[in-house]
Amino acid sequence: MSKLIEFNNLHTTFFTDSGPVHAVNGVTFSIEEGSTTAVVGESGSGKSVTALSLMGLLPRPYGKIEEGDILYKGKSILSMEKEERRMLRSRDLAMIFQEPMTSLNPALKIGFQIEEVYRRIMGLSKADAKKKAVEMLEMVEIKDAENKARSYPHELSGGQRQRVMIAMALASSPKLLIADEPTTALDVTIQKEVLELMESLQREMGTAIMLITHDLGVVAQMADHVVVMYGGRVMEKSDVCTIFDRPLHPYTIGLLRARPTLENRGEKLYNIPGNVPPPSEMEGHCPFYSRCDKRMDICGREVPRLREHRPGQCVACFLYEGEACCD
Ligand SMILES: Nc1ncnc2c1ncn2[C@@H]1O[C@H](COP(=O)(O)OP(=O)(O)OP(=O)(O)O)[C@@H](O)[C@H]1O
Repeated sequence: MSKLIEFNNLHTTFFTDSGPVHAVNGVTFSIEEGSTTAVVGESGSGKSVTALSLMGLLPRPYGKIEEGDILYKGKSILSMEKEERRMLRSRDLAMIFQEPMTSLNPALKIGFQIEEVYRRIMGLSKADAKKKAVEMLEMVEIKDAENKARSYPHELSGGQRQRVMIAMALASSPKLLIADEPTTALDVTIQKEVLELMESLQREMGTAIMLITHDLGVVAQMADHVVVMYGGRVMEKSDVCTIFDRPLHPYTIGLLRARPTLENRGEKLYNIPGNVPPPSEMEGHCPFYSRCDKRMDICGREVPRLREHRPGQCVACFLYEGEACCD
């Protein structure tokens, strides 16, 4: 399969009043066409900032890509002409969020909002756009789509709003859908329905998905590849089976131990000790140093590089030094 998106040594910084916040520190991974890559890690790992860097949605002027590159089908997005980049981001890349109202305009009927994508981005006439919008609502399994198209977002349930947001995101037939915690706010049954819907649309349309989540159950259900992030760095990456069967990084192992499973049902869940420190306290050494149960002296002095331990499985940890570099 060919690479759709490549993050190459991406560094993204926020220049705040209290100093620079290095949110993403040299992230390298790729997303293959038509596949699902899950990006996992606790809050503050840099998952969303990586996605916002790709989408050009960093807060201006203080959020900046300082180093590295992001490629789309082998071409540098950051070196594209402004108009080409704008078109790429509005037509070929789409993003959905935990809160659908981030994408939906509360003052406009949902049918009209989807029509706008067909008119503005796809260049369809008003009549065709209207027809397509209803078809898209049917595709995301909104019942009585023609009537529902005339509803305002607040007239829909949370699950329906999520479906409308997905409809709007997929209206331009993007090559990549970034889903940032898309189902976290939904109850379990609706969450399952929305994930299944995303999977079936992916199969139909061949869209790649970058799935940002901290829910390893969702990862097991959806992902082909997994990128584990912590402190703005990639700690481990591989295909999904390997992450669950043979995790290497103490952080990945901790995340897996902390998840509810059939085996540990009824037991007190494991917690990775401590909390995620602020980015300023994770510089100059392994970001996981302060919480790691396998830490060695070197981990507090140097930053480990991402190395290929087994074919396709890379890990940034001094326990596995001596392998070839992945980045
Ligand atoms: N607008 C901002 N200004 C300053 N710092 C920011 C901003 N947005 C994010 N950060 C910082 O960047 C780091 C990475 O944040 P990011 O939102 O990418 O984490 P995340 O892994 O997506 O977490 P979550 O699951 O909570 O969304 C955090 O330390 C965060 O405080």
